[in-house]
Amino acid sequence: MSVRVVARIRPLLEKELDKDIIVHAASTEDGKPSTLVKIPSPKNGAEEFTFAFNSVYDQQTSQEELFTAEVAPHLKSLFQGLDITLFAYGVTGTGKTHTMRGGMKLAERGVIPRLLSGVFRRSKKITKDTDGATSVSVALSYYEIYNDKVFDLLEAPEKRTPAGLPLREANGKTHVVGLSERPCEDLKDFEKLYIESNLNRVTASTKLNAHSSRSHAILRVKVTQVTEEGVLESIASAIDLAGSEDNRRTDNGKERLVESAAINKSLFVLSQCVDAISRGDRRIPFRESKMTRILSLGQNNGITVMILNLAPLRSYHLDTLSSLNVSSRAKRIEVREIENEIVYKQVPRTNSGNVSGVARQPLRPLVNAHNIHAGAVAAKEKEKEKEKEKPATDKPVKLFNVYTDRSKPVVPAKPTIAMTSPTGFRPANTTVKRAAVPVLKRSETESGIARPSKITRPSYTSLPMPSKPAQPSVPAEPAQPAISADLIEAMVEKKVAEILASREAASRSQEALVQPQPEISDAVQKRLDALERRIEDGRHDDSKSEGLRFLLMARQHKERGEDASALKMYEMALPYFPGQVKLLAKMERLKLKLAAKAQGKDSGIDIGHESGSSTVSRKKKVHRQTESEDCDASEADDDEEDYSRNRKKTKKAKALKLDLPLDDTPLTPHMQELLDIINSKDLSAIMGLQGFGPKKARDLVDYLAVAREEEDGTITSLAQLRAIPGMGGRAVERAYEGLVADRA
Ligand SMILES: Nc1ncnc2c1ncn2[C@@H]1O[C@H](COP(=O)(O)OP(=O)(O)OP(=O)(O)O)[C@@H](O)[C@H]1O
Repeated sequence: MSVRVVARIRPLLEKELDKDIIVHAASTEDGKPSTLVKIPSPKNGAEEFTFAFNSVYDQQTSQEELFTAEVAPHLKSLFQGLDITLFAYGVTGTGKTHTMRGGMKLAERGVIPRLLSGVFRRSKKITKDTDGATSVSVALSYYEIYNDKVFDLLEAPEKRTPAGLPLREANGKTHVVGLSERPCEDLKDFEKLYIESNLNRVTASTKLNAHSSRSHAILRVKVTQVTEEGVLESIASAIDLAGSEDNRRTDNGKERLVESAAINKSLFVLSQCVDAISRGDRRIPFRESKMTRILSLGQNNGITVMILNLAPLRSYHLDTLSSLNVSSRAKRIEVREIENEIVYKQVPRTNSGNVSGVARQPLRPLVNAHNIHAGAVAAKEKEKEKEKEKPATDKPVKLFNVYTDRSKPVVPAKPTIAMTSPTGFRPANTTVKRAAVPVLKRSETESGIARPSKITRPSYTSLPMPSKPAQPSVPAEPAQPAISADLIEAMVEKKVAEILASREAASRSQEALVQPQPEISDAVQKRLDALERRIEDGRHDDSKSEGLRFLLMARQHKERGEDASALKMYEMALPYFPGQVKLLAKMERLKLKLAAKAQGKDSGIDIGHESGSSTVSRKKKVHRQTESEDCDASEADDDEEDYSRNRKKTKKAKALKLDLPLDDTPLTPHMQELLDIINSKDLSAIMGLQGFGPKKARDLVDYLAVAREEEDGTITSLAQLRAIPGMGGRAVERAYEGLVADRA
């Protein structure tokens, strides 16, 4: 199914009543609903352009009419397991926020509050219709992309780190690492949360809109349905994009101009993505902005509705034409209508029954348990506590989080048991393509061999809790599905205390800090980056990846400045990497930092590797150290795919090991090819070179554009290439070796 694109023309605002209207809704035939937008040519007023959409809503269209026609029909699909993406697109001041959020009065409520109202109403109905056999829970995440950085809107702005939250690709989706998620019991709960978090969003007054959104805001509504048989999760995303603006018309000051440049750039990338997809290009520039990476138009599954907001005024003429052009091409984008899979609950499994010997991981509580409103979930917790007291045989112990909506080869469709079950989620629907091979998946899972990592993959929302952190090789015991936030805290405290006690001697030992153990240390950071992908591929060693999860969590906490929790996570990772020097050093630094904090000092502490150095030099040293750590953390944002690809090439090239002559004239065909790739300034091509990650590639392209502007950014020899900052050392040789190895 293609992206559904509808246009909405806003009415004139009070101050615009005397202005000229040039945008009109029209229909193909009298009496039929409008599907056309008509606008005069800017060059010749007598000539008219017509753009066709799935629907067009004129100035009189109410909020309710729009919701009823465009969003309400998809609620059913959401509960059938399809993800839904709704986004408002248009020039600044055309009514995107009005459409998505709307006003406070009931009639003025926009798509988002109505969507939530519909979700809660449907949840209640399902629970009622199934006599409580199906329970539905709703959880929200809300974040903004401001100046191409991602910030959690559910967290107070003071908690923001300047770099924002990193993104990571896993399972064909882009995830925001460290994003919080809050359970939402009812509409009141939602409204409170939504109103509060909208105050965290960056808006400002511009000449074109008194309350202009300076960021793209993304609300993610996760609907989880639980029955006796399994769990079905689906997500509705509602996106209020910031509006493009012509800065010749805005009189924006410096700060607004910077924002505007970021907004316009991301929207420009979006339009390039739309163009590339509609042209059928192989390379879609999704990765050139965070917004397009997250939106992943045409790569996402489910249902996508794009609402094009238009102002009818002549003053918006060129901007309106440009957004009409982009949107009408977006209609051609195909979205795979694939349901998320049901996550089956399993029959309780004993260790002896686990023939494959693969250690199952326990169900984990939410990572953001600290974010959960105690009041809102107290009742639920009580209920869960009661359930825990039931005999183990009453309830399957584990849920297998194996849902995926990745496109897969569709085998001759055979509905799964649960899909046709009376308490199940959805009868077979012939119009919807099934996610592939559910039957096979089930049998794989039952064999205990298939992709165990997916079961408890953190998805950035789950707190890893090893049942036996001190003995990582022992298969984890089945976890109880309900653990209260207090209980988690208590367990964490207990385990940390245990681990701290057992590790005290080692962590204090300076010897341990200086004795190199290279076989693990350098791999940890990169493995951390690669973890998500490898978990999906099922290539990891269970106990190690468990430890890596803790490291990942630790780093997320550390990035947020939550040193105490970061230390806890490192402590929990330690049993998986016994004696790991780098890890021990990190823990030691954190401990010292925390101790200094507790004594009211600042964080300028030496970790004490070297004795006898002056305080000043020690502080400098620590500063450098912190910088290098920050650098590590920022690299987490790099695409793991690039990493693994480069790593593969490194292996290949190592075997090859070529001596690239310093004097590179005349150029060999391979040398020329290398320069051609560099000179193409095509990020994806450059990233294909060995040793070139996204950052390095981008830096190179930027350098060529600026520093070698006069030569048209062209490099003609390897010597010139070597002279570019960042290309020294072995960089050029490695790229060359990789290229030769590839062509060999
Ligand atoms: N359908 C509508 N009915 C009544 N008023 C509307 C409608 N659409 C927009 N408005 C009004 O137009 C003004 C601009 O709308 P809004 O702030 O939603 O624009 P926007 O596209 O989100 O702008 P920006 O991109 O700058 O955030 C607001 O005062 C809003 O109330």
